[in-house]
Amino acid sequence: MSPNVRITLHPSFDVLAATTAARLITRLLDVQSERGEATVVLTGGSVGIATLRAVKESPARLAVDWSKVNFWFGDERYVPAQSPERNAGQAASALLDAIDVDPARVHFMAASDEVEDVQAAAADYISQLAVAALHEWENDDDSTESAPAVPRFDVLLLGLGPDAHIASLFPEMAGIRSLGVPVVPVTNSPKPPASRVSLTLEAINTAQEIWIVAAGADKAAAVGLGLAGANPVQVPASGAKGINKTMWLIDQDAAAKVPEQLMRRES
Ligand SMILES: O=C(O)[C@H](O)[C@@H](O)[C@H](O)[C@H](O)COP(=O)(O)O
Repeated sequence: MSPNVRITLHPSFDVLAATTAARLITRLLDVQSERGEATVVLTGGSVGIATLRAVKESPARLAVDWSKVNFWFGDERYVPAQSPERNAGQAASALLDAIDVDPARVHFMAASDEVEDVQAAAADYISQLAVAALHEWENDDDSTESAPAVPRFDVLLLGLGPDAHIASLFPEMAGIRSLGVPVVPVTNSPKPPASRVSLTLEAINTAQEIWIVAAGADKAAAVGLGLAGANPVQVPASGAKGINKTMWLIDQDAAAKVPEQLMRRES
């Protein structure tokens, strides 16, 4: 396993969410002290949203200057804006509505009642990302010769499906195979709803740190395969590799198929 991949085991779902929230607050603080701002990519799913709720409940949240945090989404369900299925709405009620965010720094993927079709929603996010990346590039002294497709992601959260999907990239489907684009429309998601918008693996892997969060026995096989270095087309989670670090933050039920020698315990 590559040196910058770390697996941390937690005794329960709640401890996993609370610890991931504490990690996130600390990471955002550290990045803000270095760079003045920080960027996190949020995920849908039970652990991702529970983590945001745990941030809201943590007194330490008050240490973060939320007005200098940029929020993006790894994927979104292409449903009406007010649908309870929207990751954006779940993130807003779990955390975003309770902290002093700068609305200009919160980047939602378009809803089905905001744009013509899911392809337009994907195109809209590609341009949102490009605008942010260009702004960063213009303000960065040692920038590369041209602006990248996506801005800097300091922490990118990913939930994990039982089939080892991440974001809305599912095994063997077009999304996980996509190259050369940062965002794809999904029209046949095996996880309802069928229509979604997702970052691609290429975009995900531009993140400084990727944190894969998973809980429950139904995720054990996906965790085991993801860590075994399987082909990302069959096991999308195995393709997630942060530039500096990839963390697998899991509870003990999801760890059932992880070799003991790979484990680091937060007990
Ligand atoms: O929008 C989504 O559905 C998510 O982004 C998806 O990738 C999710 O994170 C996993 O399916 C895990 O979800 P659970 O933790 O609820 O199983």
